[in-house]
Amino acid sequence: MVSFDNDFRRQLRELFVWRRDVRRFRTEPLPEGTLERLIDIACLSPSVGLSQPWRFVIVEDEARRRAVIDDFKLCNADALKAYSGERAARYATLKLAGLEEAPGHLAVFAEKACETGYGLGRATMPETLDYSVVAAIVSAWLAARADGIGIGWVSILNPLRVREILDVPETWKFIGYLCIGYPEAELDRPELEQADWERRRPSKDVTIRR
Ligand SMILES: Cc1cc2c(cc1C)N(C[C@H](O)[C@H](O)[C@H](O)COP(=O)(O)O)c1[nH]c(=O)[nH]c(=O)c1N2
Repeated sequence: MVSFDNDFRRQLRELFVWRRDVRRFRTEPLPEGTLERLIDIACLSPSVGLSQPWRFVIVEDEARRRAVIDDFKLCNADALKAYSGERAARYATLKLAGLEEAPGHLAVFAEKACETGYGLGRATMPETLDYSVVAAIVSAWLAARADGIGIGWVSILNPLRVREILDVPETWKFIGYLCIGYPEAELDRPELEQADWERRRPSKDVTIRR
């Protein structure tokens, strides 16, 4: 039987506190096998019916990486147009991806046609396949942080375009694009909070009783 002591629990809480969405990376390469190790951990995550619908693409090809960066720029410029006035000015100052600097690019998909798990748990909620993939991403996110490695989730992308750039099957739904590398700085607060965009809400504000 495995057990965890108080010291471990305290450190685990610190891991949650210090996990950050990272957009500012040092360009130094990651040790060989880092992405594969993070994917291994992601594959230990819970999934509906043990369907394991996660699919990973380690994006190494320079032309494909460049195409993703171009798509981000396009989508981010569109996103800016949805704001006006002071919010728009503030949005324009935000750094919302570290695609240029991060040595690791990992695209994560959900296999919507997966037969693993024989449909258990998802008859009324097919979106649980997507949720399972998100759970896998969060596992990798925390595991990376424990090794001093940062992950930045980029969703300011056109999902169909990402599928096209990476030439993956049509049944693969795009879930997230992860920039992975050593962070420039360790932060105990979200960057969006430091930039005065939004603040973290206390749990009592998002909990009700019935
Ligand atoms: C599904 C999803 C999608 C995105 C994000 C997160 C998640 C869960 N986040 C990161 C997000 O801004 C960040 O998690 C919050 O600001 C809280 O900060 P910490 O993660 O605690 O550092 C994010 N950040 C960013 O700069 N560009 C992006 O495109 C996205 N997209």
